[in-house]
Amino acid sequence: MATLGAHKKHKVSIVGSGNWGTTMSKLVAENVKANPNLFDQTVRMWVYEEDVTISKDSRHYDEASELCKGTQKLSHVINTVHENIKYLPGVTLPSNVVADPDLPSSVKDSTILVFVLPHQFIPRVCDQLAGHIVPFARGICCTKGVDVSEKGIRLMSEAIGMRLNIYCGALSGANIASEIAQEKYSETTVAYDPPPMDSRSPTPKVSPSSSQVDLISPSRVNPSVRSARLQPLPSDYPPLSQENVRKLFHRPYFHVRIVDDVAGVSLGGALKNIIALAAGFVDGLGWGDNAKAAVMRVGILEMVRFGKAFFEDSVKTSTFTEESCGVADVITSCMGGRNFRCAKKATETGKSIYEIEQTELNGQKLQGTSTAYEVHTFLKSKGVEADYPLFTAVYNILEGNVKPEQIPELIEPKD
Ligand SMILES: NC(=O)C1=CN([C@@H]2O[C@H](COP(=O)(O)OP(=O)(O)OC[C@H]3O[C@@H](n4cnc5c(N)ncnc54)[C@H](O)[C@@H]3O)[C@@H](O)[C@H]2O)C=CC1
Ligand SMILES: O=C(CO)COP(=O)(O)O
Repeated sequence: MATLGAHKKHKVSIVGSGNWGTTMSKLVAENVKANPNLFDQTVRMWVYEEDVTISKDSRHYDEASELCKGTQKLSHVINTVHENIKYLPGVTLPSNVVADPDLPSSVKDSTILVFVLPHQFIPRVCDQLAGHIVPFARGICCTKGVDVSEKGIRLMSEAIGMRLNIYCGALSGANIASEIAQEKYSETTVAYDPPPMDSRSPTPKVSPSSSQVDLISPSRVNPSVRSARLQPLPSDYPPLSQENVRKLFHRPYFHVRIVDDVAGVSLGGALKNIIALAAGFVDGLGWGDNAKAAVMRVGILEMVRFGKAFFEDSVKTSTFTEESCGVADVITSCMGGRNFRCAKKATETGKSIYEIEQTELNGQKLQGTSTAYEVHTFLKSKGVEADYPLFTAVYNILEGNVKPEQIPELIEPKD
């Protein structure tokens, strides 16, 4: 895509600094270096500040260093040793990743906002961001979850888009963060269907009411932003075409496929976390791979049914079956994801999964547990829990209403 006339560069901020957030900062920082004509060379990463201690067995421990005396702020440690010692230990970050604990400052002047927070924190953080972002910024949501309220269900990309009045795409795939941080080959799916004005091809549609605002085409985007009035990207920035967005994420070890289906990509990432819990429950019983495959099969069918039932205008079945964000993410998550591992351990030990999350994850957060509740609340409001027996079984196991041993009878089709 031509960048003629563009002399400004896109500044990128990563909103989040957990296991995936820090990994995302690393790969995006590598890519801005590789594309200096498109992107500003500094990537700011918002850190939810907390105190950490550098332990004596850390490679950064130095008795003489002030950094190793008592507790320190995580953001300070990241900027000093270029490692997120709490959420991504052992991985060196490029020096152009700058940790910033101040939310407004971390997004100042950024035209690209990459959201990588646990989904429960997205609404509050977006509300705090409102008024502090560049009005023509664009978002990419890497968070896996859904936002359920009395108004219904929203994708996280929609929740971000609506709260900040920006276009927000989604990135999701079979992406265990620690593998990608170690530069082991993975692939991912980016759903980015930009407003025509961003690609500068075809001719942008300008709302008759204001020459400053682009009313984006209804068929091209996820429902939340169908009627949104977006600020156009000024012409002195390089276009935010699919090609340029791909350049922000694609690495030799992280292969990106770009699609238009924001709803399919977002739902795949959210719903697979419920399936991974079910896989962990049956594995924790010692039932083996056939049992795991059975719950994965039923879960994938429920994922597709859910997308078709509630996002029928936008979701494509092929996104679930052909892209990394669908079946492939179910597989990897059911083999080694945190939801799977914690559900397995909870079943094995008889402890609650919340206790396991606290004791095993060192501050990392499960997304499947709250997603199971949110999806259940939504299905119940529609009176269709029975059509989603696996999702409903996971909710009932978490609630203590049924036991993992009952999964086979619960997911057996009832004629
Ligand atoms: N870790 C992984 O392998 C992958 C994670 N994801 C998704 O990325 C999203 C973020 O996950 P991770 O980066 O892994 O995070 P994480 O689970 O490793 O870490 C939790 C993060 O939440 C922050 N936090 C705690 N309390 C907070 C608060 N009140 N407000 C704001 N932030 C707070 C912590 O500082 C930490 O950065 C999730 O939706 C997850 O499903 C997606 C693909 C892979
Ligand atoms: O989304 C993931 C892999 O694609 C990570 O899943 P967990 O959050 O269960 O670790």
